[in-house]
Amino acid sequence: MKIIDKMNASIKEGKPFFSFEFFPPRTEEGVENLFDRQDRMASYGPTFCDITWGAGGSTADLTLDIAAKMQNMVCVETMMHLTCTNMPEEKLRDALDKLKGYGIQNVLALRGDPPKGQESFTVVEGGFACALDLVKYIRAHYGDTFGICVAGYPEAHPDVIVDDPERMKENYWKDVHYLKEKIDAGADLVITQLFYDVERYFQFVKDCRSVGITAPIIPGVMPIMTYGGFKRMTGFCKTSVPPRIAADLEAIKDNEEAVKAYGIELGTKTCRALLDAGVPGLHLYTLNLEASALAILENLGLVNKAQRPRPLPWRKAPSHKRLAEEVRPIHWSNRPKAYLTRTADWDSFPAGRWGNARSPAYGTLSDYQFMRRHSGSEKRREKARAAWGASLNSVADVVNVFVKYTSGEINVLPWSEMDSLQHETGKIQERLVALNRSDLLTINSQPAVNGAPSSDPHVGWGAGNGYVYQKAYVEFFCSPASFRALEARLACVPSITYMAVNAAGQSATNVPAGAVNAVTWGVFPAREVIQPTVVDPQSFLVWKDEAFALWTEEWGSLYAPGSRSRAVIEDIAGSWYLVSVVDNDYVRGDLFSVLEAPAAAAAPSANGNGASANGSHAIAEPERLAA
Ligand SMILES: Cc1cc2nc3c(=O)[nH]c(=O)nc-3n(C[C@H](O)[C@H](O)[C@H](O)COP(=O)(O)OP(=O)(O)OC[C@H]3O[C@@H](n4cnc5c(N)ncnc54)[C@H](O)[C@@H]3O)c2cc1C
Ligand SMILES: NC(=O)c1ccc[n+]([C@@H]2O[C@H](COP(=O)([O-])OP(=O)(O)OC[C@H]3O[C@@H](n4cnc5c(N)ncnc54)[C@H](O)[C@@H]3O)[C@@H](O)[C@H]2O)c1
Ligand SMILES: C[S@@+](CC[C@H](N)C(=O)[O-])C[C@H]1O[C@@H](n2cnc3c(N)ncnc32)[C@H](O)[C@@H]1O
Repeated sequence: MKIIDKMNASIKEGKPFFSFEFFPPRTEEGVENLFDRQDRMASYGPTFCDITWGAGGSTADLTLDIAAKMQNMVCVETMMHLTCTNMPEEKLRDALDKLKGYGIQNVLALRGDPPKGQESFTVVEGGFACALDLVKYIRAHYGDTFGICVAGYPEAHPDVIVDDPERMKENYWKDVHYLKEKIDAGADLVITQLFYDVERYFQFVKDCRSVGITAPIIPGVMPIMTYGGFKRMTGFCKTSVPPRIAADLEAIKDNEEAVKAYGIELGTKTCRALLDAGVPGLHLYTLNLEASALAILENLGLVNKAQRPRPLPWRKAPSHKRLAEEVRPIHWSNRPKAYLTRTADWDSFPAGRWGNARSPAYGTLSDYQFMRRHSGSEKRREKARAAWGASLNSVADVVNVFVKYTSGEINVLPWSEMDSLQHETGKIQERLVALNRSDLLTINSQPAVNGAPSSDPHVGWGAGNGYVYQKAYVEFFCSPASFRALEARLACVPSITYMAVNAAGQSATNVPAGAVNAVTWGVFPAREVIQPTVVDPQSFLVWKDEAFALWTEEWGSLYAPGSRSRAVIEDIAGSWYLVSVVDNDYVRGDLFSVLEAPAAAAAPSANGNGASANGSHAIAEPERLAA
């Protein structure tokens, strides 16, 4: 969606909006960390996030790549900065074509600064001397495809700031008129350069309105995080600093924590003054850091750490193609990026009912980009080794890792892209720890919920004044012996349905072929029931290859080939079962007590192919879709 349309919707609702700016990190590790940070920050519901374009196109490929992932993996409406100096037309066209292909509809059109080390920029053959040229170009060649934002300078652009008050006044008004030209050429939104004198911003908006600029002028706010950074930035942007702020900072400049706290306090005061004056939203220069920006928004009551907006239990990608998507299988709940990657080529997405979009249409496992989340860079490998053990002697060491994860002692596990367990898990955390202690190694779960308000801070989602429901769910790995014992117990509880499969594909289930089970649903005023999460036998068979591969690709690969540690992992991956269990009685069921019962309770011998004597059968192979 275009940002201007989202903003107008917020304005109509009378709800102030906010957005976050990021820049491309300089190291691979930094890029990985940026996605994690964006993931967390996106959960607070920014209207959009933007990514800068290195001066003179110096980060072009990386910026494009990050923008694509922000839009389609982090699932946040994305705006990419694009500068036009030092950029031949074909490079600009290539960038804009790529954006279109990624489903990104928003560009911040800029002239740009000269690349580092150069005094001035080069006007390339064919034009592009200023942002106005780029705005015209985008509108001429791409029509309405993009929403276009441009930069505005409350104190005038630093290039034209001079000491002579008369000439300064003239330059300032030239800048204001020039901004009007950018809007007249087709830009629909302005974001301002940072400022610390709020009155300057108000005057600028007034002046812009006086020349007929009607587009929203969103204040760009940079929280002060370090004294050095503040001095540098206000120096080269020629930002005026009110004497009171300069004096306050001077007094605490050697105390990093005090500067940060002051930055939050000042940022809060500034933003409050802006909102009180009727500014519709705030744009935050985050400098790729989350604490100060979030603290300011929390002080303003615009975000609430305990209650983040959740239109659905999973975050929907804002791209056109996926707009109809309303249902996902639960198996990838903790690996949404892997799910998005594996379904990136789907033309249609399940909506309402779990439709026809099924395996084997899932993308293959060959894209290991998101597989290598914990074992990609050396730093991540070190972090993973620290959490999962520098070496493993036996299954007991592996069990211990799962116990630590579910009790919150460590926060990484191969089967999760998230940094921690979700709120809802708190309700069943002790039970999960107990399951793991008894060698059922859990990787996914949800508690039963029988009509919690949709505003519930832990399990709520969807529109207001609704009710949400969930069937208890647990997914885990267990040894063949444990599975045999368990299967007998599960068979005694009519409300339970389960599926189990090992890496070789031997399977057992009591679910009728093709039966899809809605395990999460919500009831809202004046709407059909929404059922966003399902257990689907065919998707489960696709997921199992990924789930087993994660043992070896993410965990086993941390250890030397032939080592004892690797053998422990490979043995588990090669022989254990992946089991998915639903208690369909979300009113009175007690799934955990069934699972926790002592293994010796009842264990009829099972035959070698996983099917047991109690009437279960193999999971039907995925339907082949017509090519
Ligand atoms: C929100 C924001 C984000 C930014 N992001 C980036 C980024 O990602 N990458 C990056 O390299 N830089 C970025 N910049 C910096 C920006 O590129 C520089 O400030 C650059 O020097 C000017 O770009 P501009 O688009 O504002 O320029 P322009 O709008 O082209 O204006 C530059 C100056 O030239 C004057 N001017 C230009 N053409 C005319 C004309 N035809 N008639 C009269 N006056 C004219 C303007 O009045 C102004 O003083 C950003 C700036 C802002 C405010
Ligand atoms: N508001 C701005 O004017 C602005 C914003 C972003 C980037 N830029 C410029 O874009 C170019 C590339 O930037 P980058 O993000 O790749 O790396 P960078 O290391 O130059 O900047 C990192 C971050 O610092 C902030 N920043 C940098 N220069 C700024 C400026 N003049 N005003 C306000 N904030 C600024 C931005 O948040 C930026 O993303 C640089 O020339 C930078 O100065 C300007
Ligand atoms: C996204 S949710 C489940 C689906 C969600 N309730 C829905 O309706 O779509 C996945 C849950 O698995 C939990 N989880 C993550 N890792 C786990 C693990 N190793 N064992 C058990 N639960 C885990 C998370 O905390 C999270 O609550």
